[in-house]
Amino acid sequence: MIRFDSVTKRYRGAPRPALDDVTLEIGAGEFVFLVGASGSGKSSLLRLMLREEKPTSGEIHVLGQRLTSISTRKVPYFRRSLGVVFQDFRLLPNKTVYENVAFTLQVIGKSRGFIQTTVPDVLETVGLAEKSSNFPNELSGGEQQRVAIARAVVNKPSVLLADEPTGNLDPRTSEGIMQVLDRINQQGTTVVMATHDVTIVDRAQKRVVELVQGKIIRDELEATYVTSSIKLPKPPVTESTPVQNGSGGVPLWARRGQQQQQPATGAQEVRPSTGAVPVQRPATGAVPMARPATGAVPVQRPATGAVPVQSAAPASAPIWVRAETGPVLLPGEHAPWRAAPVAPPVEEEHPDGRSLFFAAPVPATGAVNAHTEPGAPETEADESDLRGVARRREQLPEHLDFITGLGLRGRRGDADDEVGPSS
Ligand SMILES: Nc1ncnc2c1ncn2[C@@H]1O[C@H](COP(=O)(O)OP(=O)(O)OP(=O)(O)O)[C@@H](O)[C@H]1O
Repeated sequence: MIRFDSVTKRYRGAPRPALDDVTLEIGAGEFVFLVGASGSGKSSLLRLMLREEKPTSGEIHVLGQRLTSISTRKVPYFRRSLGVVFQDFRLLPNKTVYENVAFTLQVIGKSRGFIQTTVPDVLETVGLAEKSSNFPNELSGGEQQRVAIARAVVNKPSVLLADEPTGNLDPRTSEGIMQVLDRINQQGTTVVMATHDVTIVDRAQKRVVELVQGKIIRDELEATYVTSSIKLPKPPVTESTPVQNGSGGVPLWARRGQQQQQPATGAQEVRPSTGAVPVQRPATGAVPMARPATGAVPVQRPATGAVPVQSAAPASAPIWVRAETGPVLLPGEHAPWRAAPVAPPVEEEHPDGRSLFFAAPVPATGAVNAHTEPGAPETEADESDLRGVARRREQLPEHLDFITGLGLRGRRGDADDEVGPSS
């Protein structure tokens, strides 16, 4: 659903890259925290996912779109499958809660009937049904953020990107926001959330991707803000390594979209008769995850229930297994690890099925439902309608680019135009 391949982002004039050779994959329906010190590159990562920025090198695929080659004209439609939430809410002060949320749908041309059905539903989801007639200044910070979340998800995006959504909120309110995001995630939306909020991350026990100076130094499932894994010696590759099996040296059980770890010393590979995936863990059950000293290495628990786990030898020299491309992580190798459990990789030419389900697919042509008059029929529009949308979007606040998916800052005409701030 989201894939970064060796992505480097270097801003003009910056002494070091904001992102440095980042390889990352996020599957459909995942909830991922991006953590790291200020300036470590979290927002840059989100901006690249939004195609607000282009990478200096590397490839980015989001929802089946190759973002390095998507034309500027298509960016707004691509963004319709994404929802974005910011730390500072960015509500329209002269519109009610209902109107703030409905506005997104009006701008992209949804019919009045559709809006009247959808907006109350989403306000219910975020627990604001009772406040639909209130203006933003009549709401608490947490309530305002929930309006912003409602606005971001009202178009049923496949992916919700949240940049420190609890940054301005007290711990209790933050917890409420987290519950809302969790609910949205459980409804199928992939959530990627940049945060400094240790409590939120520790409580949630979800996947954590940690950045340090633009590099991913940790990628763990069911993790905490600070890693709980013990640092282990670099994995040795020995002849007794029990993972070479079958064609290409990749064992069957290592190709199932899961990552497992196996102690090398004294460990025995266990293959249940059911054909289920064998996996072993260190004897210290309290420490489920660990990583070698180098590289961006997510160490993940096997999918619940799918894998028999066997206590084994001490965690002295584990073997690290990549699900997609090979069995053993060599010291210093920057491996394209795969998140588990995830859907099959998205092929560029086959848009992700989930996006089709949760949101309108990115149109292959310039067609767009551009009618914004209340009650107007939902029809495909032609290029002149598109120009109408372009005119209207120029009258909107800039940040609505990412809320409405209209690509406010996208210039028309040249397919190679940069979108967003120059880099
Ligand atoms: N438009 C820009 N031009 C130049 N440098 C930039 C730009 N945006 C970000 N940077 C630099 O890139 C690095 C990463 O910044 P980024 O905003 O991605 O970090 P962050 O982890 O989101 O930080 P924070 O937690 O403070 O929001 C920083 O050194 C920052 O100064």
